[in-house]
Amino acid sequence: MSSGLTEEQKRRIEENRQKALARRAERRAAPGEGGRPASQRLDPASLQQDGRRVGSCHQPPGGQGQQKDGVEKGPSPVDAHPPAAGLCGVQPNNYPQGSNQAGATRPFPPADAWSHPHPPHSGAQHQQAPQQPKYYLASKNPTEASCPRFADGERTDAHCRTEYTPLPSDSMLTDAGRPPCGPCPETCGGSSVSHFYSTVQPFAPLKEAKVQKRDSSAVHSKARCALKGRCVRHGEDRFQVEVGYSAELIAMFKTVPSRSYDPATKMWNFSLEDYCHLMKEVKELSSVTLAPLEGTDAASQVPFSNSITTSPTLKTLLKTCSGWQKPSAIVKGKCVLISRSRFEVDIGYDAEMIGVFKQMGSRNYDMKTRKWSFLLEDYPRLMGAIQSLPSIEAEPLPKPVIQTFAAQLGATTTCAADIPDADLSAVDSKIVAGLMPFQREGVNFAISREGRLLLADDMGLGKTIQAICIAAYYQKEWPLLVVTPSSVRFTWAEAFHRWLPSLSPGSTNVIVTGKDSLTSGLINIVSFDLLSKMDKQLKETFQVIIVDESHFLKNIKTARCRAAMPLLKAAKRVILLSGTPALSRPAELYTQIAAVRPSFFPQFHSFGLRYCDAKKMPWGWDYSRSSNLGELKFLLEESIMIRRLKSEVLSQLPAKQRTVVVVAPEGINAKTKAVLAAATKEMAKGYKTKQEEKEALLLFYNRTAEAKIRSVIEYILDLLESGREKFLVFAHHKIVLDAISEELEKKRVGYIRIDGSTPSAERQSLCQNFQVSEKLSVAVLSITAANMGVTLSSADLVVFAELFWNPGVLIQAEDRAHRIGQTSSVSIHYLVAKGTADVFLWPMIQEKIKVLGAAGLSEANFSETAEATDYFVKDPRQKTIYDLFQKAFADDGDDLDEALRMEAVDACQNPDLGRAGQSAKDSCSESPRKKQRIEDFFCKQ
Ligand SMILES: Nc1ncnc2c1ncn2[C@@H]1O[C@H](COP(=O)(O)OP(=O)(O)OP(=O)(O)O)[C@@H](O)[C@H]1O
Repeated sequence: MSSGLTEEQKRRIEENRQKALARRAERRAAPGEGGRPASQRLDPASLQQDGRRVGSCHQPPGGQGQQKDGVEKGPSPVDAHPPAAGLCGVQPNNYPQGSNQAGATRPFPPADAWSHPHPPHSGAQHQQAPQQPKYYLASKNPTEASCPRFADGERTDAHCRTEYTPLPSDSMLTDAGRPPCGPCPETCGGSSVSHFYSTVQPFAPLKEAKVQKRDSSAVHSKARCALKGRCVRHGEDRFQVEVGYSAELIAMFKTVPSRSYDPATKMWNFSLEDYCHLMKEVKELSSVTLAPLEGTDAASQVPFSNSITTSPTLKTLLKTCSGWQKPSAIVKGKCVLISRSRFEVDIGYDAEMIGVFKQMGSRNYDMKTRKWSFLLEDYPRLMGAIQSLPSIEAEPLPKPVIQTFAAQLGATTTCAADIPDADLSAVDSKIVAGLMPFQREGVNFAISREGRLLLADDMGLGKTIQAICIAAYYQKEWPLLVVTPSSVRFTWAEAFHRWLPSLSPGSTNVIVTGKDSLTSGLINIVSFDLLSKMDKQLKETFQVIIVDESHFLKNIKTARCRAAMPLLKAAKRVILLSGTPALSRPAELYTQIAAVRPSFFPQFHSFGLRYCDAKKMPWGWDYSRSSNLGELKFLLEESIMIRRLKSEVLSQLPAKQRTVVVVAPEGINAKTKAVLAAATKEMAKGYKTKQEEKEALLLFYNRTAEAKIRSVIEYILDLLESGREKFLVFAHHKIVLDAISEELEKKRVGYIRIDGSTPSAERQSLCQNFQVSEKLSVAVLSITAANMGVTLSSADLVVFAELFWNPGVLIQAEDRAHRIGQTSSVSIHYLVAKGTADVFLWPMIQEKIKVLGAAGLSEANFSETAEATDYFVKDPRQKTIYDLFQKAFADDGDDLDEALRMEAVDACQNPDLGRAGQSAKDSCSESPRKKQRIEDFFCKQ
């Protein structure tokens, strides 16, 4: 017996009990009454003045409340509660008598426990006197303290069920062979309650309540029995039903997961989440009408997710995320999001729980996976019901999922589906007009997420232009910080000026040493590694930050990540760019999620448990696996991430996209710089003969190759770290090809190499291997020896580590990837270094490609960014050299021969003549005319 009653309550209970006993005695004495089941007697006189009915009412089956002597006793406060609130009922008859196991308990009885004289086994049984042994609750009554409560205040009655003793045979059966009517828990005096339970029907209450409804309607005419009541608000998120007694109403109440009975006021109250459902049920009852809550109308019929008044609050929903573990649980499982609108309950079998599932309108059972799924709008109701099943433990959806899908869960009225078009009128029109449709959608998404997002488009889809546009939308909050791999710092600076022409020339500050100021520009561009060396300046905060290749931050233990995270968390706008968000390795995604939404998973461990299949090992936790990946993807896509694959937007992409990558000048050492500067100066003076000119240019070209090696390798390694799985690298000089090969070997990256020394017979098998093998990531190719006759379409990225003055050769080389079999748009990156021969070659190449394009001979023009390199010819001295290059090579009738000759020169200049010399000779094998020329050339040397 609960000890929490006041004296007044006890007194009233006793008073009611006495009244009930008296009325019962009267009825028994009255002729013609005794044989009718109490459930069929509705005596208006038994209604109290306040409208509540006292006295006869449906009796819980089994003669609950009977003492051994067969005399009803007054209702205990516990009895007056709905059983789930701590009532100690009997166990179902298929459990051993007195069993205390959790699985044998029920959080609340089926409706019939109160309203129907039979246990709700089957329709047939309803017509018969119960065959099962009947139990009643013996003297041991649990105290409040002995009954642990769920978060919602209900007690886990597993602890409350104690000793049960069979009822004295038939002592309490009515003449109809049914147990006699017992006390109404609301108003009547009565004895402590014991219940019959269905052995199977878990959430049978609703169904049974309907059986009850039909029975009732057969007996009562609506006009005679209609009981009027109303719903009133009860606290922040509950409502109370003020109504007199109706057995069928009580039966239905007991099917509502959030029900609570207040013995003091003798009223039932419920969560607003259940309001619609309850009103719907009431509408079906013939004998009761309820006035709706103030502020609603028949709105009660509207599902709660569409109704403001009845929506579950986000707070209520979030409550389900904590305190869900049940020590008594036997069947354990979890809820998992399986689409934007549905969730699945991944759990073992329990009949009662299946009954609950079957009450959900949106239920769906997947025969293959043997899992049940539901619409998110059913989540609150389902979780409420599951929470009241003590033997079932279902891990709820995580908080971030609840927060993100609040609209679908019915906790907000805002529609999350459509992303509005952002107002970009304040942004440079050049960039706005230049956005492809899917890029515009990316910008809209970013702005709808208030500038905090992970832009995870496939590689080459133009994340740069989108990021610049998003950042420009927040230009008032600049200075801007851009964190990038060091090899593309200057490319970023170029892109800003190209796309935002309104920027003044000095607005970009590319940081090249740890001593540079991090904040001196309007746009500050820094590499990951330099950022981590600028600890003192890291106290500066930026409101807007772009992080290119943000997966570089995947490891929280690295210096770069430790340096960047506080800045990102403090910033107002965080634009992360990654073409390879490690969705299959969730642990690697954590830092990026935390950077964009620190509140989602404040602790890595909870993220690890849910998405990394975290396992405790002898040495600590292992987070290297993955779990619930689908949910993670839906969560990220709904909240912070936008990702489009190339295949999805292919129709908007050109067949080829050429990009110029300005490689870092500090990659060139001081000595080489000086040599190059001297050569430039010398060439600007001019030469007497064409031959002299060409030789000087070739030497310059050769020095350029040496100068670029370091930056080229850095760029290739960055590409690999960014997740590029397959690409081609073209170079001309042997030293460059060798340096790349050595680095790939050092890093154990699978590659093939085709240069002039590769026998023709071997080329084919090398190409075939590259096409099919996932282990071969890079094809290292000589511009002159591998620009034709090979197919390498399994790659969709071509990198030119060096330039070549004949654009026809370059286009042919590009087409190793861009050919039949290619299903994607091909990205082509030209690496260009300032202060080298590139400065002269590049404008020339660009111009020629434009001409080819105009003539329909080249499928693609250079992108806007590529054109941004016009500045290369601003120096009049440079112009002279540029003209020199044009004169020397552009007018040459046979550029390829020239290239071969240069390769031979290259071979001669290197002590290891083997490859290059061989290269030239091999090339000759394809053309007798060329062979002759090269042999002539070698002979001349
Ligand atoms: N709207 C556009 N108009 C013109 N050129 C564009 C546009 N969008 C992208 N490009 C060009 O496409 C090329 C690829 O763009 P970008 O380098 O931004 O791709 P990305 O998504 O960052 O690729 P990665 O992940 O490989 O770095 C660049 O040359 C860029 O200038």
